[in-house]
Amino acid sequence: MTDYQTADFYADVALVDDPHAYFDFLRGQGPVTRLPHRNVVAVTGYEETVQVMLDTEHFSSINAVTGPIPGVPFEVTSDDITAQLEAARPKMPFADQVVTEQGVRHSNLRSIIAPLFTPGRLKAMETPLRDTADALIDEFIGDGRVNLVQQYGGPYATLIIADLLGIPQKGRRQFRDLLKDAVPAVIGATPEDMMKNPLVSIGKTLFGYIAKRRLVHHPLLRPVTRMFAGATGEGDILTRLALAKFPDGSRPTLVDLTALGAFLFGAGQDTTNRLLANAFRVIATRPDIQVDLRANPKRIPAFIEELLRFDGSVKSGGRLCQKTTMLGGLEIKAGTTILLSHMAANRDPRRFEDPGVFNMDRPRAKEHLAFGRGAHTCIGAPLARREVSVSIERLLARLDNIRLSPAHHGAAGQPSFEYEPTYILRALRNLHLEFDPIAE
Ligand code: HEM
Repeated sequence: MTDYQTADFYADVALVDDPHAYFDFLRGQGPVTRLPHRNVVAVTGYEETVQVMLDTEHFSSINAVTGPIPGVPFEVTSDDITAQLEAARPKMPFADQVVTEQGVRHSNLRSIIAPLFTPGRLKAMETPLRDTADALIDEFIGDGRVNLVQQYGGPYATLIIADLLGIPQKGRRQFRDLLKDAVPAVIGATPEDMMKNPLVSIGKTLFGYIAKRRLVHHPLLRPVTRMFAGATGEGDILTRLALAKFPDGSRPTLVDLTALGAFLFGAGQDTTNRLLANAFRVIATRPDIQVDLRANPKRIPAFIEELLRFDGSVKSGGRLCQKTTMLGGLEIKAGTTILLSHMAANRDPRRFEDPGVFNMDRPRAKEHLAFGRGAHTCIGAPLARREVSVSIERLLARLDNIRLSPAHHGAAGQPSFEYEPTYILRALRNLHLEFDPIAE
């Protein structure tokens, strides 16, 4: 039995399988609790979590991905380290991403990817969302079983982001292979581990696509490239990305664009895949819900909102206190890492009655924090909702009597599940299902 009092959230794999119990324990100490390691304060209360997310003056998202690893690269000697932190940004891993940037730089980066998520663009995604689902189901339906994480959710999320960005068909297989076994923010990770990342390879390929499009649209080359119109992806999504400008008319660098494209794979891949796995963990173990959703597909969106609240795929994120302040009655000194837990906030009984109960008819379930809040709210949330919704719809329409594989998850009364050892995600390692194919 893990001693929650002394456990290290960032190193203790024993906390992985049931983070809810650990967060409930922390919340029992108060909505804001100092942890025994790494100068971290955990926030498990709903209101306090919202407060941190909205307060960009005192809390920086510079460590949103890395949390306290490797920590602030200078000695903290004052109650306001805002300027020092900004100066240290180039030395901090992952501090140059849209989710970790702040102020004008953040809104500039966000403005470049915003056109990918307009209602019109999402509408155009409906056909690929459905066709990709059906094509992947075709690959395993004849077997009567599937490992949903590896054979469906993983490739589905990759292929949809590839579609979103307009990646040429021939590049998609490579992306699918690269992301196959990637797990972000592994527990016990060293700073060096943080730098090894499949997104680097994805970035290199994206760099090539975007650089080529910038080049062929360069004013000096236009007369030549016009002769080859069509061969250069005229008007495609990558071209629009390559030529996009910041709101003030200046142009992002190629590195900015590449990092943004690669980040979409990082942010939208495992989050979506593992949410879908959490969804089917519920569907496979609650026949009443399975029957209800199959008969009433219109209830799938309500199911998804309650799932996001009850067992979303993001477990935690980081913030760094850059100006000493008060939070939940505790003084938080500049330099302190905040363990921000979307998952814990979503089970705060002060906000959600009987939070450990899955209730599709819960009023205001949509107020969960699974997609964050404030400046860094998930820009991909509408797409993620559609990905999961279309997937559930198609899987239920084509697979009957979906159940856990006893060979992998044990007896139905007491199933067991393994989770990836990451501190960021609630990530089922595998979800082995059996089913009866429905003849169409
Ligand atoms: C179920 C799926 C998803 C979940 C649970 C999720 C969750 C989140 C959360 C909690 C944040 C805020 C992080 C913070 O404040 O530190 C975030 C940000 C972000 N997400 Fe998602 N996400 C999902 C899917 C996606 C998808 C499909 C995409 C794009 C293809 C995406 C792109 C982003 C981006 C770009 C940001 C950074 C926004 C910013 O900093 O302005 N996400 N996501």
